[in-house]
Amino acid sequence: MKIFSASQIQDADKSTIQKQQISSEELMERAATKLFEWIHARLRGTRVTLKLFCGIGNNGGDGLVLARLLHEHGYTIQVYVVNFSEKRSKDFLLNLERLKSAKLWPDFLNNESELPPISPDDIVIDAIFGIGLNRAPNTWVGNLIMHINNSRAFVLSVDIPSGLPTDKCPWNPDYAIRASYVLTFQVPKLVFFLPETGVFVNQWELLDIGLDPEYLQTTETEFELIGRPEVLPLYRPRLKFSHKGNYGHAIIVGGSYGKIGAVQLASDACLSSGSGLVTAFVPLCGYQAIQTALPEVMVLTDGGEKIISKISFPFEPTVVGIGMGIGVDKITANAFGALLKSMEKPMVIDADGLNILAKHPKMLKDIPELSVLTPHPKELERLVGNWSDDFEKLSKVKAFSTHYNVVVVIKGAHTITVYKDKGFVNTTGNPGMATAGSGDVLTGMITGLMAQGYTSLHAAIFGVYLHGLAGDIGVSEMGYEALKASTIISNIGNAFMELLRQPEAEPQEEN
Ligand SMILES: NC(=O)C1=CN([C@@H]2O[C@H](COP(=O)(O)OP(=O)(O)OC[C@H]3O[C@@H](n4cnc5c(N)ncnc54)[C@H](OP(=O)(O)O)[C@@H]3O)[C@@H](O)[C@H]2O)[C@H](O)CC1
Ligand SMILES: [K+]
Repeated sequence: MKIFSASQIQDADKSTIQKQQISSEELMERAATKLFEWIHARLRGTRVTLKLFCGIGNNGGDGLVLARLLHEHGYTIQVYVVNFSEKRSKDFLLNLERLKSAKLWPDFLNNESELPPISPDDIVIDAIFGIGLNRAPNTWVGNLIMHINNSRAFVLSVDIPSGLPTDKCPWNPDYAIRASYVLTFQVPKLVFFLPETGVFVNQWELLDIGLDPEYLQTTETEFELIGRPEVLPLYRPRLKFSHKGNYGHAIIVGGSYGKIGAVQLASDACLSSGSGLVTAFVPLCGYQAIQTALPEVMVLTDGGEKIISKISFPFEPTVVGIGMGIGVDKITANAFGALLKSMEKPMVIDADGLNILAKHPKMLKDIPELSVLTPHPKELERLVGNWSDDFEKLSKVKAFSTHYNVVVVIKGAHTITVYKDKGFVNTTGNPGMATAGSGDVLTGMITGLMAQGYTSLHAAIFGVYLHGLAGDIGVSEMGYEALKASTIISNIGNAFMELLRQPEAEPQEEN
């Protein structure tokens, strides 16, 4: 699903009004009716007080229409107009008049007003600012936002939490609503998924308001949300008359004394993701451990006892995944650098492989094109330098990806795969996966997919999604804390099956 910027949504708005020959006021009515239906389906007339805080633009206008509909259906409501500007929108004014005609008199709040009482039992509807926010809220509006955040009431934000801009980090994080739930119109917003801004959104849901489908389909976006519908077409089915040679031979290179488990996890994940053959390349000390733990995996050893000192293969692998547990010793770094120079096919580089690159930036130019790099935030910082906020981080990664022609997987709650100017935001995964070895499993999975012929970008997007799904299945069986990297591996098969599961048929009515 595409993630549109604020200005693109405004264009979609205009295109809808023009093509569907409706007025902006009708579009507002449509949007607010969707809000109302969502709320009414859940509250079903429950006796609870809804306090609607409405700005003076179209987000506030949505709030006013919602207030009228709630009132017409017998809900107890209190409407506050947050009078932050004289420039009231046309549709706000129209709906203010309609509210008054329905004998509903909002309280007008300004910089001299006392903060209105909000009980933890109230439901707050936050319609102060929408996607039109373009500067920091001033102090009294900020204080009102903090008051709502401190109220412990359930806060339902219309379109986007007020004070949170659509395409950047908030100027003042205290002046942004921390929404319990966001009902957002038509398309998800990027800020819902970034570590710094996602904290303002506990849960979100899309409301389809029928924006111009042609505009939405034909407009290119910088970011895409990756769910099942996006991943399913990437799947490469296995053929009946195929054999293991059709699915590639991957080599997993890594490990050092005390860190052989990382290679074991990656190799296991690589095989479980469908690679035809997997060979682990480890220092001598890792030979027995891997041979014992993974009978299906072949093992090649380096001359070094405890660390990798020279990397060479007696055959040409389909793909190499490298870096987990490998350490950053100078000898290993030299071996790694020599391998980079000799490789032409895309590789997968993780963990200490990335740390070696950060320590020896001259090696960056030798990374084979279309390789996949899988840094966690600290490794990423070592690689691209620090950033002032999540948006700067994204633009630095895009520049890095473009410059070296590599795919970068920014690991996090919503892992983002970046290739050149485009980012793919993952939707699976959970906090239980923040555990030792989880990254080694991901590297193994991406390598395993590339071995089978998935392109680097597809392997990264698909692998990240599947890894998260395997973790979600694991958590559903054992909870967050007990989830281990090996649990993720044992659920890779279930994740494939869940992905490929046919949607359940509608129950047939009996005659
Ligand atoms: N296509 C859709 O999805 C639809 C969305 N709708 C709703 O409309 C809002 C967007 O409404 P808009 O009027 O463009 O903007 P806001 O309501 O967010 O803000 C109103 C104006 O406030 C000014 N502004 C911005 N930041 C500040 C600030 N910090 N302090 C004071 N004033 C501020 C700004 O105007 P300026 O000219 O002063 O810059 C804003 O324009 C969307 O979120 C939906 O809720 C439609 O109802 C249906 C279609
Ligand atoms: K809002």
